[in-house]
This record gives sequence, structure tokens and C-alpha cells, in this order.
Amino acid sequence: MQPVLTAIEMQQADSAAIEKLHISPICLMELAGKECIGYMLEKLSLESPEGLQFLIVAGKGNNGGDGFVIARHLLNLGAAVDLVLLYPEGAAGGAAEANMSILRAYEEEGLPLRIFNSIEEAIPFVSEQEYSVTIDAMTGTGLRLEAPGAPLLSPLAEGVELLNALHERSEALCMAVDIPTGLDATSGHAAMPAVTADFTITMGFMKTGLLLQDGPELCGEVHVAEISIPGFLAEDAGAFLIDESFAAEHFALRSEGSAKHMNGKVLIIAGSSTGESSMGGAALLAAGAAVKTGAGYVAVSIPPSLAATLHIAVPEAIVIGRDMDSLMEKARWSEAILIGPGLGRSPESIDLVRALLSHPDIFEKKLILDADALYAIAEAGLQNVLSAMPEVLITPHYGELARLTGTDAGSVTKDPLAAATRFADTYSTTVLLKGRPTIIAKESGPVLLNTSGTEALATAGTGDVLSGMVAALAAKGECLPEAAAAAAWFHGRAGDLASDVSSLVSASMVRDAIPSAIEEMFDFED
Ligand SMILES: NC(=O)C1=CN([C@@H]2O[C@H](COP(=O)(O)OP(=O)(O)OC[C@H]3O[C@@H](n4cnc5c(N)ncnc54)[C@H](OP(=O)(O)O)[C@@H]3O)[C@@H](O)[C@H]2O)[C@H](O)CC1
Ligand SMILES: [K+]
Repeated sequence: MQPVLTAIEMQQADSAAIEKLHISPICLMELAGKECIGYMLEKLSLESPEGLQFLIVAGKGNNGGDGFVIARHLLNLGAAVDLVLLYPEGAAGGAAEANMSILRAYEEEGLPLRIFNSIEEAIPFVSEQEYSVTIDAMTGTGLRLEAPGAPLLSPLAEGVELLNALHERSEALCMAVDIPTGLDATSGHAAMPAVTADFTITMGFMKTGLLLQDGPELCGEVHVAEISIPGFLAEDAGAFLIDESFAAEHFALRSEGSAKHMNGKVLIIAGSSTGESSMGGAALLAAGAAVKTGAGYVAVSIPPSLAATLHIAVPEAIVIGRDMDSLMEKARWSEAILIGPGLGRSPESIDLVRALLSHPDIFEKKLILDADALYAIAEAGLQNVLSAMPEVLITPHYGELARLTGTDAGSVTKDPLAAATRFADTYSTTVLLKGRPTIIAKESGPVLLNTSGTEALATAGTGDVLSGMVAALAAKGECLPEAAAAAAWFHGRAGDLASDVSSLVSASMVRDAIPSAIEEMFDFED
């Protein structure tokens, strides 16, 4: 899995490369600029930028320095460059200043290079020009953002407005160097204004801010550039990105000659029925998802009035009742237990959750708590009970985590990474916080982020499918954090495969696409 760094972690990796490994800042900057050229040409589907016109807007830090290297290589390859310096020359120092002095020497050579010493000087010329690519080299990991939406000061604000205006009125692609200017590399919150890029080339490692909050919208496509900062300098990163190979590694294939009881036994306690209404769909989705994720045996405790429906919808599942004796017998038999989908919010449901969580046959198993089970925990104040359980995963969305922590959804929205980590550490649990990205936090471990999937998953019932998938992988032998992470990846992929039109995807379509998401991972023979 690739590490995902905060701005501070990236600065530490930069410093370690320079101080411990003796890689010079000038070498890092050279590689950063060179990588940008290579990727930019790929985006333009061109072998060479010869004859094309580029605009670079540069700040006073090392991000600007990357811009100076890009300018030089573009000139070397026969392109024309307009460079806007937002700050008086010499403000940069170090490698950035050294690269700027090379450009000043280039100026003497009659190359197609125009250097503007301020935004005011540049505007009359650059507003009239057509560019192939405009390049944002104003700020990167060095941006300080006081609060989400804080105003960006002059001249950065004018530089951002220039690039955004050109982006809107012309065909030019906008490339952000490392991080779009105005975007906080750690939190993903943006200043006002911030650059909206078509693509971002980020140096060394992925940054958390590119995946959170405003990040995905402002960055466009993200490419991680290898700039000779070795991976071992990011081994202790606080976050990692779940990828295809992680998901494949944590999906155990059935071994030849194995029997159904050896391939994961899942108990699902879900669904409710009262005189006025019944909620069976969530249980059907979760049970169906567990079966399609390859669980050998799935037992479902559902109110008797819904049993016939479940038999028809998920013929592979065994149906049991709600009495404690049957529940405990199946709990002892099972390897993972999922409680919650469609359980309802009645006092009886809350009492059921309280009784279940106090029973060793339940809480000593790998336990997945979802949906109405989370409501019951919050209502009955059972959070501390989680701390005593050996292996427990909660799968809230932002609102459910807010209810569990006694805060409002806004505070989880503001910093979901911190909210998930805090809950995991406080109650010794694993938290799968649904959102974009989905966050998997475990006690004192790195956070895992999942970005697979699109808005296709933003529809009722997909959470029930996910919790059924987690239960299956856990029952098949994965520890809960890994089961949650791999399930999140497959779930996102199933959403992609469910339909070519994301707006038409329903939860049952996601469930039905699970086998395809898994199949494409492995080289199965016909
Ligand atoms: N060796 C390396 O570290 C490499 C870094 N690379 C690139 O460099 C940047 C990080 O460079 P850094 O100089 O640390 O910071 P920035 O270029 O992002 O510049 C930030 C400057 O902007 C000013 N600033 C910060 N916040 C604000 C704000 N809210 N309003 C106005 N101005 C702000 C700040 O100046 P101050 O005087 O205010 O402190 C900074 O000077 C990284 O992103 C990479 O692109 C190379 O790629 C490789 C080597
Ligand atoms: K930038």
C-alpha cells in the first residue's frame, strides 16, 4: 500500500532525504521538475512540447523553484514559456534561487522566455495569450491555512484568480505542482480562492489533503512523482492507501477439498418487524453480500414474519429466530457476527443490542456493529462496553459517528480522520467511517484510506452490502481491520462494475457485482 503523508510528514521525509541520505535539495527539485514535464507530455499525448506555449505562475518557496526547473526544461525542448514571479526575486533562497538564476542566464540567450516581475506586469500580456498548459507553482506543502475557506492574501490570491480565469475561458489544461495552491496538504480544506487543476503531480508520496475534503475536486487526476525520496523514509506514515493488491491479498480463496464449515461462518442479526412496519431489505442485502463474498455458511436471525422472504431472496442462508437460545447457539458456531442492519430503533431493539453485547458468546467473537446497532449503542450509552471486547468493528457514517461521540455531524465532517482515530483509540475498536474516502482507523495503528468507487455507492442499502462483505471476510479468517479495508475496496469496485451509469446503481446491483469485482483480481482458469 502506498503511504499517504501529511505536510509535516512530507517535510520530515524531505529533510531525512537531504540530511541522512545526502540527496541535495537541488537534485530533488530537478527531479520534481523533470517528472512534471514527462507526465504533462503524457497528458497532452505528445512526444515533445516543441512549438507550444506554457504559462508558469511561481511563488516564493520551493514550489516556485519546481516551476523554474519546469520552465528551463520546456525551453530546452523547444517550447515557449511565460513566467510570472509573484514575489520580488531573491525571496526564495536555496535551490529555488539557484534555479531562478539559471533562467536569468537563459534570458540572455534570446529564447522564447518572458519573465514578468509581478502579476500586474503580466496581466496585459498573459490575458491575451493562448496556452497549452498553465502551471501552478505558487504554494505546495508550505501553505499555512488558518481555517477552511480563509482568504488567501495578495499576491497569491491574484495568481490563483489568473489561473482559474484562464482555465474557465480557454482550452488550456491547468497543472498543479505538488498541491493546488490554496489547498492545505494535510486537511484537504481550501482557502478562498484556490486553484482548480485538471491534474496534479505530487512529489514523492501521496498527501492526505489530496484525498480529503476539497482535495479531490481541486486536484483533478493525481500522479505521484518519484523524486528519489525512498519509500523507507515513509514507512511510519500515519496513513496508507488501500489498493487492489492489498484487497487481493486479503481475500482467501477456498482451498481444494475444503468443506462449507471451513470457509467462514457468519451470523447476521438484522431486520425488524412491528405491527406497523417491517424492515427486511437491509438484512437481505447484508446476507446476500456475505454469500456473494464467499462465506461458506451464512445464518440470519430475522423476525419470523420475514423468514419466507429471506429464504427466497437468499436461498443459501439459514434462518433462525430471535430467541436468545437460538441466537447464542449460532453465535458459538459462527466466526464473525454482524449486528444492526434494519434492526430498528424501538426500545425492544435497543434492549436486544444491550443484551447481545453483554453476552460472552457474542462479544468474544469478531463483531461487526452497523446501522441500528450503532443507534442503540449511542442511545443506551454503551460505548464503554466496546473497550472490553477483543475484536470489534463499528461501521458508521458521519452522522452515526457524531451520535456515538455526542457531537454534531459538522465536527466529524470537518476532520473525519481525527474523529475516526479518536474513537478507535478511546474505545480500543476498529472504525470504518463511510465517506469519500472511507477511513479505517484502528487503535494506535496507521489509518487506511479507501478511494475505490464513485458516487454510484451514494444510494440506500450500500452500507448493508458493505457490512455483509466485511463479515464474510472476517469469518474467512481476516482480522477486522484488514477485512474492513479489503471489503471497502471490493465494495467500491463492485459499485464501478454495477453499471456504466453511476446514477442508476442500486444496492442490489452492487451486491450482484461483488463476484465480478473479486473475479477480476485473480487469474482464474476457465
Ligand atoms: N527540499 C524540499 O523540501 C523539496 C520541496 N519541493 C517543493 O517545495 C514545496 C514546499 O516548499 P516550501 O518552500 O516549504 O513551501 P511552498 O513552496 O509551498 O511555499 C510556501 C510559501 O508561501 C508562503 N505562505 C504560506 N502560507 C501562506 C499564506 N497563507 N498566505 C501567503 N503566503 C503564504 C510562505 O512564505 P512565508 O514568508 O509566509 O513563510 C512560503 O514561503 C513542495 O510543495 C514541493 O513542491 C520539491 O519538489 C522537492 C524538494
Ligand atoms: K502548487
